[in-house]
Amino acid sequence: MIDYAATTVSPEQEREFQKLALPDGHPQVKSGKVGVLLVNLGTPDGTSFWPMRRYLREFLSDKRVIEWSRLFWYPILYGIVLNTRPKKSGKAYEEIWNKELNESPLRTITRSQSDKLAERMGNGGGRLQIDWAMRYGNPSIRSRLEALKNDGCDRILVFPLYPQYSAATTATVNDEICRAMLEMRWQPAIRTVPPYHDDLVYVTALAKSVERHLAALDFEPELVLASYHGIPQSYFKKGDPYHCHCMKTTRLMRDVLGWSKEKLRVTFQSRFGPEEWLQPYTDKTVEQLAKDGVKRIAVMNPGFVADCLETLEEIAGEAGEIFEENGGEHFTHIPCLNDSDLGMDVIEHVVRRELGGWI
Ligand SMILES: C=CC1=C(C)c2cc3[nH]c(cc4nc(cc5[nH]c(cc1n2)c(C)c5CCC(=O)O)C(CCC(=O)O)=C4C)c(C)c3C=C
Ligand SMILES: [Fe+2]
Ligand SMILES: [Fe+2]
Repeated sequence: MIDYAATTVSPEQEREFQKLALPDGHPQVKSGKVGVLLVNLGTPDGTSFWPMRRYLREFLSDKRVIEWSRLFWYPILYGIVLNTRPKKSGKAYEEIWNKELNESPLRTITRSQSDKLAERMGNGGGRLQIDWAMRYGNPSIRSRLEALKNDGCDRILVFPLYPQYSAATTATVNDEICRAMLEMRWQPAIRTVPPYHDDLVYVTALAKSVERHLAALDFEPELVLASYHGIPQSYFKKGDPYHCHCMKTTRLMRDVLGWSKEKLRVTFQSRFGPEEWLQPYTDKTVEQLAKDGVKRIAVMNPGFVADCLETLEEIAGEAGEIFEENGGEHFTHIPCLNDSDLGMDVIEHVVRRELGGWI
């Protein structure tokens, strides 16, 4: 019996009332479910010219990614970049493409993270649904948000899978959610996951992944680089907290590992265009270390939750070659957390925390 006159609500009363408040099955009113949408950056549908061009066009037209005035940028984008870059990037993607599933590793891993999270969380008695999307390319945020809503999710937790906040990544996911919501008559309630660059579970998972990888190879590097995707210096100067978040993640990792600043160093990779980006640059650092006589290094990518073009081709491939061409002897890339148990522990931990009160 529910005591409606009671001045405080006990958990038992709350549970009893929830039974009464179950969705009533009216065909127009599907509701009562909670959705979780994992979102990563994006991916082309194929490595040939047109899929690459479509992907790069969507990505590089985003004002959060390229902040130059459209009047200045569009002639360069349409006149030069979209004519040359699709071929160059397509070749790079070909080297890492998942041929079996005909998709990029980022898509394979993000889907697997979503599947494994669903397994770990269960379906909450039919009340919880886990899904995934890409900010650029497919499956789009818009399509998956709509699908969750149509399946009866009236509360949706959107998880931009970036540990460190940047306007070029986290904010652009949130922008896209807002744009999709603008077109909805009946909007679900939305929560977005904040950056988790200083989360204990995340930082210790990274540290353990380093220790396990090195132990498995029986390899002791002279130093390890924590290589983060860069952003233009100008974004940092305008107040983007990304650089500070990267520094904090690394400082905390050093603490967990008991390593010095010299043993775990920060670098920034993947610059694009003529501007100055955050420094020190990963490729230049790797080259200089080899020239200075360092023989053994490892590189990790703490800012990427899934291995992708930027980690597999640019670091495991290119950076390794640069190191060895300049006199280095042993180079190893430490894989991202991906869908490993450690990686899933982080995703599950953050999702459970942010769902607080919803399930
Ligand atoms: C000015 C351009 C770019 C900014 C700013 C930028 C920031 C940024 N990107 C990531 C994560 C990823 N980027 C990836 C690929 C990629 N990034 C850019 C440009 C900028 N990124 C380009 C042009 C590309 C495409 C590839 C290429 O043509 O070289 C990826 C990999 C996607 C994949 O499918 O593998 C990720 C992930 C972060 C975290 C970030 C800022 C913090
Ligand atoms: Fe990028
Ligand atoms: Fe790159």
